[in-house]
Amino acid sequence: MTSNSPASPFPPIAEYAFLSNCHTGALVAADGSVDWLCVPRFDSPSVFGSLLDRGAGEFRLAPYGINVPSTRAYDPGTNVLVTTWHTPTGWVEVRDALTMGPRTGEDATTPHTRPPADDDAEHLLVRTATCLDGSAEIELVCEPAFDYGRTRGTWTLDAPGGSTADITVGDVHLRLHTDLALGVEGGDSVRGRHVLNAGDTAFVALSWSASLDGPRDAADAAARITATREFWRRWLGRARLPDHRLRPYVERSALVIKGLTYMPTGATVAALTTSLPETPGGERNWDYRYTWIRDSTFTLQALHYLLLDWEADEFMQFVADVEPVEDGGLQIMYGIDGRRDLTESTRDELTGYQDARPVRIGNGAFDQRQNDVYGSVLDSILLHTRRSERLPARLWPLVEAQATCAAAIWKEPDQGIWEARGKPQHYVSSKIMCWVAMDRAAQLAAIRGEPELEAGWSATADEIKADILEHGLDGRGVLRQHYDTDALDASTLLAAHFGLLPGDDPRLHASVLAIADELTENGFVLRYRTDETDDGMSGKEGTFVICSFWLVSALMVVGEEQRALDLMERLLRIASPFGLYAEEFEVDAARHLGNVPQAFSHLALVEAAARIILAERVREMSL
Ligand SMILES: OC[C@H]1O[C@H](O[C@H]2O[C@H](CO)[C@@H](O)[C@H](O)[C@H]2O)[C@H](O)[C@@H](O)[C@@H]1O
Repeated sequence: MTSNSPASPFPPIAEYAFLSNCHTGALVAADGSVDWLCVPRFDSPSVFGSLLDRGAGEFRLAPYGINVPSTRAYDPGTNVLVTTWHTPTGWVEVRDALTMGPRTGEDATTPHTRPPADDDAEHLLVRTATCLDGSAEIELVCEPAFDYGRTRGTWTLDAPGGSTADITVGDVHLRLHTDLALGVEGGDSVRGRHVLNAGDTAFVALSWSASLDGPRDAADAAARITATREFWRRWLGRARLPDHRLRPYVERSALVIKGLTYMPTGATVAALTTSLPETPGGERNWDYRYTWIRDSTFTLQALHYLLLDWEADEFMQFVADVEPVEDGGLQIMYGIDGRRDLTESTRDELTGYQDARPVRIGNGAFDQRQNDVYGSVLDSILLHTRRSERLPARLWPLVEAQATCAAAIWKEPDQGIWEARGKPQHYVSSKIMCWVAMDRAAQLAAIRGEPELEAGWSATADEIKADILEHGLDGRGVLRQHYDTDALDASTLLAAHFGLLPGDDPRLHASVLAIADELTENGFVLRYRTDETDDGMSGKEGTFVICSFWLVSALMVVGEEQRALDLMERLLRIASPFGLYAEEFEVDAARHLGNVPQAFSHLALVEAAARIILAERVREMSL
């Protein structure tokens, strides 16, 4: 699972630990280097970008001359990383956090009676190193490279051998606070070394807030990490987590989903990173630091399952507030601040992760036609309405606009949910989602007391379903990718997810088993076969984690419970050592591929777990 060529200077994707302050996130490699950090937001340019080019900035704190730690794990129930190092002379423990502070008047022991808020984030990356036994020399290297590695700045020290350093490039100002004596090398690199004896703690903190405040001393730094630990545990305490063997996986997924949420707007990024390749060394490299409306449906479902209604409401608010396109429909994706223009460009000066080029910033799919978007929005609104037991009046114009768009376009071809960059097609999953749009719109009309609309929308839903069953099945009665092919596509599993057909329908059963038997590599699911599909790209992909979790859920729906449990077990085993999932898993090399951590993968894990737990509970109750 962590294999990479030993000669590669890039760590395996599964080796990275994820930190978050719900404004931005960081990836920490095993050697103690922060290889990815964009400030102040998820979608800002990176200041540490070694993830995509070994020369694009790093921030390392570790025992001098040692690259392999003894243990690495999250402090349980948190996004705080704890790494222990066994050196020839002693043990060192390093703690890393993007700190979240209690508000004024609160301390770490205050019960979490309020939802988290924007000002919880301190805009600080705090790292402490404590010598547990013996002694050890630790080393700090902080070498930012601004604008995705394009620009280097010059550090200034408060005094020779001082412990505060500043660097400014454009409108990004970083300040390093530490109790180590610092030196500057080559202008752009701050370094420090120090011998710690048993019981000593040193700290280093990087700040980018307007005030540039940081910890006063090591005790303050440690206290901020402790407060962050309590923040996450109190936050998790608000979620409904099942007393079940799957709980640890659901818990980690909840922490990832929350960690990928931009707190000021409630929008969730699809993943922390850009351009981690889906094909090793290939061109399938995308920027995921944006919010897809489709992903929002799954996010809402997971959040409501976890009883995180506050977060779900925030997200619904974001969706309700984004600017529609000209026909009243929504773009398929937006910036985390709601911006519409996500024009794609490439950074050709970067090597890319393991030479996978180009590195893309922005996402050219933003103005694609993807006909599933209406169903995603309307399913979310129905879910939200059921949970909150009311249909807010301000959402009704959105319902009408989405239903009108879906009714007008469902017969048109589109790019499909995989955002193929080839010729538009009549994708079956897009038709399924148009059916979802009209079915959910009809249910919402019923709730609002609009019988005429209900009847009209319901009739369109029936028409779409009939069309799918007439044109979307192959000769065996199996759902196919689009109307002009017999190729399989895992997105048709959405027929089970959204209830197009009931679990005992032979066509659904055959479709789910066809994917399980014919669209898998060693049991893990491909979204489609790239040699059978014109997606406008070259190179073979790995198996898709979301599709494999969708298959678990679909197998549960069609009553193939043992197969579902076996696949779930295998999927849990391929998680990274931190319980994280990237977008894909390459079976032959047993490695993670694509952007990480990927919200889609974790959302689907929560759904699959929920279905398994529900089935067990129902069985227990009927005994
Ligand atoms: O494979 C082609 C497309 O891949 C990306 O899209 C994928 O990620 C999205 C975010 O999770 C998801 O909503 C979509 O269904 C996936 O196919 C990429 O962002 C696209 O630009 C690209 O065409």
